[in-house]
Amino acid sequence: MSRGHAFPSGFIWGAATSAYQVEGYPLADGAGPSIWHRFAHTPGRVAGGATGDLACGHYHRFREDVALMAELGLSAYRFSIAWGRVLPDGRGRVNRKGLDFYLRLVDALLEHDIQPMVTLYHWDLPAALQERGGWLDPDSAVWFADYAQILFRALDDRVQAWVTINEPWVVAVLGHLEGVHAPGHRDAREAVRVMHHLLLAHAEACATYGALGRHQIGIALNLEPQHPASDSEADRAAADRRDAFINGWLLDPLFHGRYPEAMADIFGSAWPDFPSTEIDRIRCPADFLGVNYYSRGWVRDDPAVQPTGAARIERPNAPVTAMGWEVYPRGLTEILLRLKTQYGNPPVYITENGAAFEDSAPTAGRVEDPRRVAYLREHIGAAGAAIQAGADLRGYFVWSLLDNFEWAEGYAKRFGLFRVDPSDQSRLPKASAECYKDIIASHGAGL
Ligand SMILES: N=[N+]=NCCCCNC(=O)[C@@H]1[C@H]2[C@H](O)[C@@H](O)[C@H](O)[C@@H](CO)[C@@H]12
Repeated sequence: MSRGHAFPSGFIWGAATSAYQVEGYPLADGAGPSIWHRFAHTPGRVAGGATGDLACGHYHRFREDVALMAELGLSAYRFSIAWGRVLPDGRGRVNRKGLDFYLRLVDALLEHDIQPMVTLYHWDLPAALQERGGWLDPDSAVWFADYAQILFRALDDRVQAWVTINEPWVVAVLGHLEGVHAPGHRDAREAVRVMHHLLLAHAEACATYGALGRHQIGIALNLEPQHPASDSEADRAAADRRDAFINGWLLDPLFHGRYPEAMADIFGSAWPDFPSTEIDRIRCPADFLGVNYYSRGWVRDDPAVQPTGAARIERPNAPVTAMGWEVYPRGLTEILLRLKTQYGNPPVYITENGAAFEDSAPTAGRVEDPRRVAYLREHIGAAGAAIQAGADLRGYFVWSLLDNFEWAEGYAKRFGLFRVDPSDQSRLPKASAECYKDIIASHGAGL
């Protein structure tokens, strides 16, 4: 654990959300439907039949939420733009009312001295583009770069940091291999090509930004150390395969201009011989890396688990969150120092870190959430330890500001610093909000 003031002056303290998870009213003011609107409205896809139709009502309550952020003392707020609000058909005609919502949100943030960090894509592809093949279509990189350019031109005078794509791994694997996220496909050949096209889309957006942008651009990856459940050669090899599958599949093309050799072993005939010119393009000069950290993998060899032959299992007696993910703060330090030693110590923001727990019912206008308080303190301390060991960490964003739509889990899993009452979308601070406010005020001293 770090001690004292590990956090440099200028360190960014933020919180994060995404459009489909918090905004609600996904079709308001001329917006076009996304694949998540379609997926959530497909019976059986989301727990309890939940949808993002209301979510947290942030689309109408954003000024109230910006005031909550200012009360916490946030220096930044990470949010995503719903592509379909700006381009209802995904391409072509701009929906001015959709764009205006984000202009108003950014201006409200700046009025409170809160820096916007804007994610261009957080999983809600316009349904019209899915009908053209979605991320499987090689033109998807161009669709994305054209969309990004519209936002760069409209907002780059006020937005200091852009994230191109949030967690390409989840889009490719949960959306196209395991089928538990939109668009619900289960095809290894698709998944590997979707990942490649997402990385090409990131590169095209970075190239577009390089020609006209004045600030920073990066990508946000879910990174997770993989540890063998025993010291057997089989479990060690399984952890290595899962490490390539979760971490190397992204980090190696982005920073080393090559895919891990293990990918061809993992995917076999589904893995194509990607053109080297395209992989060279993926190794683009982004300004920072966003790291979404939640847990580590505890891995056992298991040939029945496709495609890696590696099972992520629960470690006996380990503390876990409501998502079943092990609470393992040291994994954050490990990931940050691995980026230092193996990937050139790039500027890093922790673009997401947080936990869902079964919060107690509100009492006297507040929710007591001691486990989330402990989780945040331990993980911010782990981030401080990485800084003291030389990691170039620039900021930390809690996932999430608000309890929100947790994808296929619906609203049952609550990650917020503020509880959102499902009956009226009212916000209520949790003890973790007060804790984070104190951490920000003391600049992380003592963690
Ligand atoms: N095998 N395996 N590993 C699981 C890897 C999936 C990790 N999930 C995430 O990182 C998502 C990220 C997302 O940005 C946000 O929109 C989600 O609300 C949070 C909470 O779920 C996290």
